[in-house]
Amino acid sequence: MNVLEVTALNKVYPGKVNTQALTDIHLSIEQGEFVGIMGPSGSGKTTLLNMVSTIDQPSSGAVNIGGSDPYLMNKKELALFRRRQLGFVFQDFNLLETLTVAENIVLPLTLDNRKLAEMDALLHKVADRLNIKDILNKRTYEISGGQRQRTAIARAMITSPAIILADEPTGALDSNSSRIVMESLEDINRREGTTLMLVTHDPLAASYCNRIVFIKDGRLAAEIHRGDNRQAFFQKIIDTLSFWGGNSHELSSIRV
Ligand SMILES: Nc1ncnc2c1ncn2[C@@H]1O[C@H](COP(=O)(O)OP(=O)(O)OP(=O)(O)O)[C@@H](O)[C@H]1O
Repeated sequence: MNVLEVTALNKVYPGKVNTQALTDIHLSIEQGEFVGIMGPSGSGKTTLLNMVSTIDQPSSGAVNIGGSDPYLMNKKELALFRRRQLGFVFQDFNLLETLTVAENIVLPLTLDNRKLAEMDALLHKVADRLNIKDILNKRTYEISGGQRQRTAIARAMITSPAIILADEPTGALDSNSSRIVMESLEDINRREGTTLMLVTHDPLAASYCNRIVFIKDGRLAAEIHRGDNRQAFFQKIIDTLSFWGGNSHELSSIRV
């Protein structure tokens, strides 16, 4: 079953000179897939993520998530849809500093007026999965970047959304924390069947995905699949980036 279907999507940013950011994008993501979006700077990755996450509107074409078209919803329906069906993970975590780790994680459930006992059970389940049980009572400024991102992932998955959308989730992390965060995403994908779409510049982060879609000048340019061997996939990502453009030249000596 497809969780996400993007059909004939175009996005033009109007201005003195119009910018055609996306042209005729067709993309399907199946339930349980972990898909990476890569491409050179300015190729349209964030624009695509913004269309899927309903942050911005397509100029033409359709987006369907879990059988619904978010662009046909009114404001109230869309707010509910985003809270229940979409999970968000950002480069800069977007956690509230005045709240504890636990309070940040249950925030989407609090907004949905869920029962305390139910929230508590779900909190402990996701905290256990992301290995952050020991820091639940800490404030977000008392924990490391990697722990912050795992908190953000716990918050994104606590509603069991149709899809989690991650924008450069390792962009603010050192290589060790990046690895732990990507292993966490891989783990929730494998064990919980969570569907994930991730935009990244980082070939190492991308090597945890099952499939990578490359965008160039607003068009889909290539697609590669992981198979069993992550090291081999990493090399394939580097090769594809150097063919289609990207920052592979800086990263070819990185250890996987
Ligand atoms: N709000 C906007 N108004 C006008 N043009 C925009 C806007 N946002 C993006 N663009 C343009 O659309 C194109 C795609 O931009 P986008 O941010 O999607 O690329 P990207 O692949 O995410 O880049 P990066 O890797 O640098 O984040 C670029 O030419 C960019 O300048």
